[in-house]
Amino acid sequence: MNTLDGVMVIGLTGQTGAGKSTVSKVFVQNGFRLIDADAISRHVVARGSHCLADLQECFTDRILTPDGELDRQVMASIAFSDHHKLEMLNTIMYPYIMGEILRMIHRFSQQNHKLILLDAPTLFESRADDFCDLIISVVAKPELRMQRIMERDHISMAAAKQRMEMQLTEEFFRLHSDTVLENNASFSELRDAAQELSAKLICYYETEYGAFV
Ligand SMILES: CC(C)(COP(=O)(O)OP(=O)(O)OC[C@H]1O[C@@H](n2cnc3c(N)ncnc32)[C@H](O)[C@@H]1O)[C@@H](O)C(=O)NCCC(=O)NCCS
Ligand SMILES: Nc1ncnc2c1ncn2[C@@H]1O[C@H](COP(=O)(O)OP(=O)(O)OP(=O)(O)O)[C@@H](O)[C@H]1O
Repeated sequence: MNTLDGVMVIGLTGQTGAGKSTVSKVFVQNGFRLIDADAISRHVVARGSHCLADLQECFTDRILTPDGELDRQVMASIAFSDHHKLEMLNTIMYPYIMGEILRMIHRFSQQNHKLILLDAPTLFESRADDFCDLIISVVAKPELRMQRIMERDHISMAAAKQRMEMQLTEEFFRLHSDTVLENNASFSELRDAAQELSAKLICYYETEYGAFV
């Protein structure tokens, strides 16, 4: 159990395009509070932020749009084409992202919300797994994930491949997770599996610790 009184943090992770968002929606419908690391990673680089200034210092003005926003396409093309550059990006951003995740866990805890889902594609790289009581990975075949992210993000096959190659392997996710959800078939199968898992976790929580808000 998390060191915060009675709070259970469930980590949700997996490679790009695996289907974490679908799973997180089901958990939220069932009463979990959501911490979305992708959303936080957008928030911490808002125009004028310290994090964006740090990125600018490291990667120069080419990562900024004329309006002073982070040019995500340029940043992606730099970071996902070179392991060293990605490492630099992560080193700059993770402390900001982790700070916000911890703040949200505390805030939810103070509001008496006991069940928290932390959706973070880079859960292990950022060491956010340290905050988790249990880790769920969503996995799917690479060809399906590639197709899905090309359609979702309107990116080329080359860009999709590049991003996929920069991530931990499926085997790593399987080895380091408590539970794995497979997403090689329909949405409804994934939703059913997520529904069953979230019900089990709620049941476990209520048996061990009483009602959650
Ligand atoms: C490089 C950036 C600007 C590209 O932005 P873009 O809008 O194209 O992608 P978006 O942020 O929506 O991410 C889409 C997916 O890419 C993958 N991804 C993103 N960052 C990383 C990373 N550092 N390492 C591996 N995969 C990553 C994830 O699967 C993520 O869900 C952005 O991803 C970023 O700031 N990444 C660093 C922060 C990070 O690690 N975020 C993940 C949550 S902690
Ligand atoms: N079983 C499925 N059948 C068809 N499309 C799917 C299925 N599961 C997910 N998708 C679609 O694939 C895309 C990727 O799914 P999702 O956004 O949930 O992935 P993710 O794990 O959150 O990835 P990322 O780490 O890149 O954010 C989405 O557009 C989603 O609607």
